[in-house]
Amino acid sequence: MVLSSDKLIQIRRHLHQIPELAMNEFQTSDYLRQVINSFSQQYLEIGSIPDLPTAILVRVNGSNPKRNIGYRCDMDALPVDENNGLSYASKNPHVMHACGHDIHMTVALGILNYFSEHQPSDNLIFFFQPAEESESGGKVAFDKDAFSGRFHVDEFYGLHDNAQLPAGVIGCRNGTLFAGTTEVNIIITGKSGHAAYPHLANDSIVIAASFIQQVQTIVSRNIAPTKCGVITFGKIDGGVIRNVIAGTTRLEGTIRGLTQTMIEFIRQRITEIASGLQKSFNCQITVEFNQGGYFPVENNPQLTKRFINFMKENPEVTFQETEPKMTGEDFGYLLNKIPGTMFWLGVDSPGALHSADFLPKESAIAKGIVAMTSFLEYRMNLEDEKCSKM
Ligand SMILES: CC(=O)N[C@@H](CCC[C@H](N)C(=O)O)C(=O)O
Repeated sequence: MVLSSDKLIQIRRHLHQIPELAMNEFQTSDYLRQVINSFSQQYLEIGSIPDLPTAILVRVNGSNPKRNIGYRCDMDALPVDENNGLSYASKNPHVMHACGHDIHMTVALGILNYFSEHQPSDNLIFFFQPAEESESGGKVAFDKDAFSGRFHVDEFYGLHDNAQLPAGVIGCRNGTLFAGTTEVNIIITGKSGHAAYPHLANDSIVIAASFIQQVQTIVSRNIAPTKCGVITFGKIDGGVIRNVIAGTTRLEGTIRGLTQTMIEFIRQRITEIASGLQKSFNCQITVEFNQGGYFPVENNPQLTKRFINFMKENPEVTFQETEPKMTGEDFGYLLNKIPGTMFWLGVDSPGALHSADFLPKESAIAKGIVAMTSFLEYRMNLEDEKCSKM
């Protein structure tokens, strides 16, 4: 049975109420399996990935397969307190689908549902991926050889919702769509002491203040104004009480660049600044970097040109060419290994992604499904060779 728009919205609202953090998407995964099991099983094979228990792979067997086409969606949510007053608000305290992965999953289910009823000519591989916001579920899956054998993927597609685009609009560009990111932790160890005797201590908060100031000059003074780089420290944790000098301060941040070279340059400058401060303040500074799978999302030129042309010419789709964004996505890792295209689905939200008032318009779901099912039908009818990576 093909799912109606109302049923899809009901599914999305259920997913919205059970958001879970990266690698803990157990309720979500159970519910997705329940929905997938309710589809016609004639062409479907459902698989799992060892040691990645919440991941789901579904193969739709094609009638005359020339290639295996992958479609990926992400499943995890964020530690955000929802503030939308919705009747279907999150039931999991302090966790919210504030990045729209509930929309992503519903669109994926809609496409899968369609092809469970209308056998595709190529094989389709659906990947319901845990852990996009952190812990790089896509990379973990790839490194565990998930996309081999029955679930081999020749080319991959995936979408992310976009709060600024009108609901249902498809956005894309050739080249880099999302930045690469790297998580960075700085641990500054000075010496604690009485607030009244600063000369006998080594204040890690003062060193942290200096570090933050200096690091902000990397983008403003070391990077050409025409190039893009971002350094944000979103968390700082130091000290215990007002009248004790803090012996240790920890900073947590994220670095972003549109190329891997830019990310590596920023990493190098952060390391140099930390090493300089270590000497000038006679303290210990540990710098930790973790890129995981958050490579820049680089769309394959050949596949993406075709994707964009199709979307521009399809009367059922409103298409908009977009600029690169400094948000990250671990689909970048999969596109670094397997050619493909990531694109935007407009959801026209008053609140930004990752905010407590993120409120995507549900009318985007049906439009996303129509755009992608019609693209896949068109793509499968092309006789060309498989596209190799680069
Ligand atoms: C779409 C989106 O918001 N993605 C996240 C990806 C997080 C990457 C990693 N945990 C980091 O913080 O560097 C984003 O924050 O852009």
